[in-house]
Amino acid sequence: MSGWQVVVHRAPCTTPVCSTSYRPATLSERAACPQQRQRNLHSGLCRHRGYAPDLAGCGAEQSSSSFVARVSSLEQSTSPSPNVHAEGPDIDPSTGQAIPGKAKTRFNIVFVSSEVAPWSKTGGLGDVCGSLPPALAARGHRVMVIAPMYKEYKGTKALDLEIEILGTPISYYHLHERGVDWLFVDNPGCFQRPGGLYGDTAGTYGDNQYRFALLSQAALEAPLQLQLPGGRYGEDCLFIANDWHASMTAVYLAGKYRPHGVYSDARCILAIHNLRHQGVFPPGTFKTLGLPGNWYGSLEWQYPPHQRQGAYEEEGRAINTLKGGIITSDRVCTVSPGYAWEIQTPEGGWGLEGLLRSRAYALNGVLNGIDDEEWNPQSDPHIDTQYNGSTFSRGKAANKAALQRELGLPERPDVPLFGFIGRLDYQKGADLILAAAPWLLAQDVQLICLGTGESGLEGGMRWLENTYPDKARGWVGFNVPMSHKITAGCDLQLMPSRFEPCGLNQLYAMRYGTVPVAHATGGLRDTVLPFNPWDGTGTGWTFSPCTQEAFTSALANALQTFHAHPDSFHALQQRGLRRDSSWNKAAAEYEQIFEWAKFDRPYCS
Ligand SMILES: Nc1ncnc2c1ncn2[C@@H]1O[C@H](COP(=O)(O)OP(=O)(O)O[C@H]2O[C@H](CO)[C@@H](O)[C@H](O)[C@H]2O)[C@@H](O)[C@H]1O
Repeated sequence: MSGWQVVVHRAPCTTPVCSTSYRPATLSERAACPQQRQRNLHSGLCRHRGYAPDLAGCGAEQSSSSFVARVSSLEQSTSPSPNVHAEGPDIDPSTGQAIPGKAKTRFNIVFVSSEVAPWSKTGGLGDVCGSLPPALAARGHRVMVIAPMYKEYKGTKALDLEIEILGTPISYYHLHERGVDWLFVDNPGCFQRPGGLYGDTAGTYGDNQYRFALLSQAALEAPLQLQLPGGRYGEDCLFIANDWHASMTAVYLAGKYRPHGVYSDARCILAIHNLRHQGVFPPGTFKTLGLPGNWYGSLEWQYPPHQRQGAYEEEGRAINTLKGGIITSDRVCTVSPGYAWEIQTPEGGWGLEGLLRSRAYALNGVLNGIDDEEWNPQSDPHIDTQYNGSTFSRGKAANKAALQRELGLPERPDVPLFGFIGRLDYQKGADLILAAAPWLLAQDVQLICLGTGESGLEGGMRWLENTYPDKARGWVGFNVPMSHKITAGCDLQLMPSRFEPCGLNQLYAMRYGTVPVAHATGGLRDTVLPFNPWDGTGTGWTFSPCTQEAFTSALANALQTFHAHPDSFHALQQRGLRRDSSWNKAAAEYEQIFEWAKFDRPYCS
């Protein structure tokens, strides 16, 4: 592959000079250093490679005469950088230890995502980008989230800046809430459309590659250019680029900014929520991305003959946006340890397993948490009766009855009520539920499905409801209040996903005392502990392999326990309810990854 350069990963420097506390050297310090002038090698781990002892704290100095003209405004800035390192870490002076719940080292973090709840959401990506940033902010980091402005969002304020990116003007809208700077990139032609986020009834939008390249570059300009209430974020940032839509953030950082000495101290972490979607486009589209020509190789992807499905691939050649993110980001992380392992195998790698294996040393899996405010049975405004551990039985029964009533099912407390919420596609295994329906609904059970997606499976939902009118409902659509009601009202939650990077619905279900029945894959295997009747452990039923027989067998076990061992079933519910799914643990793990990312030299420069 030509046109891109990979800096070979090196083990951390262990010389004594590096063992004291260091901060990144400022640009003026670097310019003043004779070694820098001679060798321009200033991006390493010890003092003479761009680090300086952290005596005075890292502050204002963000000036250099070597910047490209486009960011000259940054050079001239005399106001102190808002870099939160200046405040120092939250250390308890009496113990010398980090204060619990607070970060040891604080970072300027910039999330880049195509969706962010509650403003835009088609699935779990929106949930995570709407809830992890506030958790990190609460730990002391300065956090910005950048997403497209798909429509006008109430409460946001237009910032006084319009810049041109990829030949089109963009502007930013801002809102500071829950400790986070939420920024929305506006370009009416690109993002504000009558259809959905990624497409409409005619299919996916033809210019999605351009739309999200625009988002990625707008994200890189934001810390440099936006004067926010706390000041500019400046160059010392950690970008978290989520999925293929934001992968160009890593490519632009390496190909357009670092070569000019901009963002030398910044790092980019690629967060993979779903490897199946890679952002694949025809090779000819490269010229619309505004990258130097010799960077074509960073995005080029050659499909082997048996994988050439896209009509646009000329002899199997394509641009693969996610691949570009994998090879240019400083680290890669995904949303569960199980999935981090699976994506390195031919079964779970969707063709990228070799590349991911080559970056195994920089690849981590961190289990998602959940938004404790939105998904809390004690305060959920969508459900009929709020409840907690001690009012569980009464609350659960009331929500079950309300759900049955609302959907016109017989109001029976004794019947096991199964639920399913999710995209109707290959991943989520809704077809397995439809195939199991004749057996399952021959028992005395009720089933409620909520989902939208492939038209064949949407038809299957209608078939389900028409065939079993007194036992099943198949709601085709995206309805957040109904998803809460199903989570609170059902006894059991079905998750026969063929693969599942993490999965949020099982976490929500357990939080509401609803017992998951899940395929043991990815994050489902990491979070749903199989029920063991002998020692009274576990939080649900898991099955493997992902076959009709294994799924049916797990359902039979669940039914048997529900009917014959109500105490065991109740204990299962309680264990799920007590499981800690908050973001705090995950946030601390992310911080470790941030530290590793900052400690290493940029991977690609
Ligand atoms: N019809 C409908 N109506 C209302 N709400 C609906 C809905 N269909 C889905 N939802 C909601 O959308 C979210 C889906 O979460 P998942 O974890 O299943 O995510 P998804 O597969 O999209 O995301 C990817 O990213 C997430 C986040 O990292 C990973 O957990 C996951 O494994 C990976 O595939 C949940 O909040 C769910 O309630």
